[in-house]
Order: sequence, then structure tokens, then C-alpha cells
Amino acid sequence: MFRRFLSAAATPFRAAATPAMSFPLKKPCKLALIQLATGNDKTANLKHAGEKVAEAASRGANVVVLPECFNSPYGTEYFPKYAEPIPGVTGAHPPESTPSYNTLSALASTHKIYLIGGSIPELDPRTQKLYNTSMTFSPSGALIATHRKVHLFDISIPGKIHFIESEVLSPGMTPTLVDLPEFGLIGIGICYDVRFPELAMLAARKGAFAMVYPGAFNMTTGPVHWELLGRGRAVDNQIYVALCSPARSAEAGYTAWGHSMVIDPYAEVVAVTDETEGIVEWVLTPERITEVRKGIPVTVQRRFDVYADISVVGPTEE
Ligand SMILES: NC(=O)CC(=O)C(=O)O
Repeated sequence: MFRRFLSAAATPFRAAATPAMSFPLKKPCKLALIQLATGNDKTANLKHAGEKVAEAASRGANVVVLPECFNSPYGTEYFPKYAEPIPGVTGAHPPESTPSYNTLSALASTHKIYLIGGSIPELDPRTQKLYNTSMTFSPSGALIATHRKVHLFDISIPGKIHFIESEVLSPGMTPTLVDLPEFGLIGIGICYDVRFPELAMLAARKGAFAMVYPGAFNMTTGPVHWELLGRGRAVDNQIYVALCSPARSAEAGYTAWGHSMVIDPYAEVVAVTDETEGIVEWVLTPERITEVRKGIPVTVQRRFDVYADISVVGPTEE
């Protein structure tokens, strides 16, 4: 199951096999990706995120996305210090212990937007485990989904980059599909999750119109893989893909690649920025999905007599 759904509108993962998905998106949806400049001061990061979310909302965004670890520097040494519990996921918590949740909820309700709050280091007080977790809020400020990064970023390229998230983080155990009732379903992944086609495939096969990945690629992998992976997930599934990075900072221990982008269902990069702070916007339309799927009808040409239907097999239980 997609067990991290929190909304009544949640769609069980083991729904009937995907129906024809001609209209996964119900109406045009303006998406804004905030390539946020962040630093070491959590309070300042939250305030600045608020300013940029307000800016995106004032330009008519329906769905606003923040980057991975938007409230914290990206590094295993920082996660324990910046981690917070998430109300509703691990019970009730005093407001002073959940500033990121409070800020995101208030921003979503003030601006009447869906807010995919990048990710934050999450502390589960029941187990003392830490996760890299994305929260999604509805326009009423309700938390409607959380996604704990399923694939932890454990890589070692000699002389280039060594990063082992699993030294301090635990992996999430479920894919995440969130229902935005006016628009449709969106799948959420975090950064390294984009390297695993299965999450996007599962979401698309369940009817998602987009995969959204808050992410922070780096100066080694970013130039070669960031766009390639995003376009791969888009062309495989004929869905929109959004990649939302922090802005690059010369002072940060981890140098983010930047280049937040929106990719359309034909795998074209339709909106992109450089490495500096900025907002990437695009209006996602049902017509574009329909046009692409009509022209290249892979969504109805699959051969489940030759290979398994992953969306019916589904993920293993936690
Ligand atoms: N930071 C990540 O999770 C992933 C990344 O940078 C990469 O896959 O490369």
C-alpha cells in the first residue's frame, strides 16, 4: 500500500489495474519550482522559503515545490541537528518542535496552494530514527502526504564524491502518490529516488500526471545525470517530471548542481534555470499528455503476456 497517505482522498496502491489513462490531469495546473538559496540558519531558511513561496503564489502557481533539505545544509553531520518530528505521522508535537511543518502548513493555507515542501531531516521520536522526508500540504494547510526517501544516497566515486546517507538516515518503505482532487495524482520521489525507474513507473501506471523530485545533485553527477534521469522518467512514462534543486552556494560543504527543470511527457525540457536562485514555472496541460500518448501509444502497447505488470504486483509490505 501507499501507506504514507494521510488524506481521506488517498488512493490505495493496490487499486484495480490501471484504467486507460487518457486524462490523468483534469485541468491545467501551474507548477512553480523554487530553486532556493539556503544556509546554516534554519529560521532564516524557513523565512526565505516563505518569501519565495509567496512570490510564486502571487504569479498564480497552483502547486509550489521546494528543494531537498530546504531547511538544513545537505550533509550527514547536519541531519541530526536539524531534524524535526512531523505531527500526524508520529503523533502530536508541541509547535516549537515542528517549525518546518508549521511554516509549510501556514504557507499553503495563506496562499491557497498545494505545497510540496521539498524535504527536511525528520526525526521519528518513537524509534529515534532519522529520515529524509517530503511533506505535501493542501490549500487548507492540511498535511496530505509524506514521502520518506526510499533510496538513500550512498555513493563513492574516488577523487570526486563520497556520500553515505545511510550512516545516519533510515530509508522510507513506501512509494508515495498524492491526490490533488482538482488536478489528479502526483508521485513524489526525493533526489536519488529518480535513479530508480520503478517509483515513476508505479506512479504513472496508477494514473499520476507527474513525478516531482525535490533533489540536490552535485557537481560530479549533476552535469551528466540530472537532466538525463529526469527526461528518462518522463519518456518512459509519458508524464511530466519536475526536478527541484537548491541554488548553488560557494560556502556550502555540498555543492548543489542547480538547474531545476520541468520536463514534459515528450521528454522535452520546457522550463529550466541555471545554478542561481530562481523560480521555474510551467503550466502542465491534459492536452499535452493526450497528444504525446496518442502519437506514441506505449501506454496501451505493453506486453504483460511477456513480462510482469509491476503496478499489479506492487511493492512489498513494510
Ligand atoms: N543527492 C542525491 O540524493 C542524489 C545524487 O546527488 C545523485 O544521484 O547523483
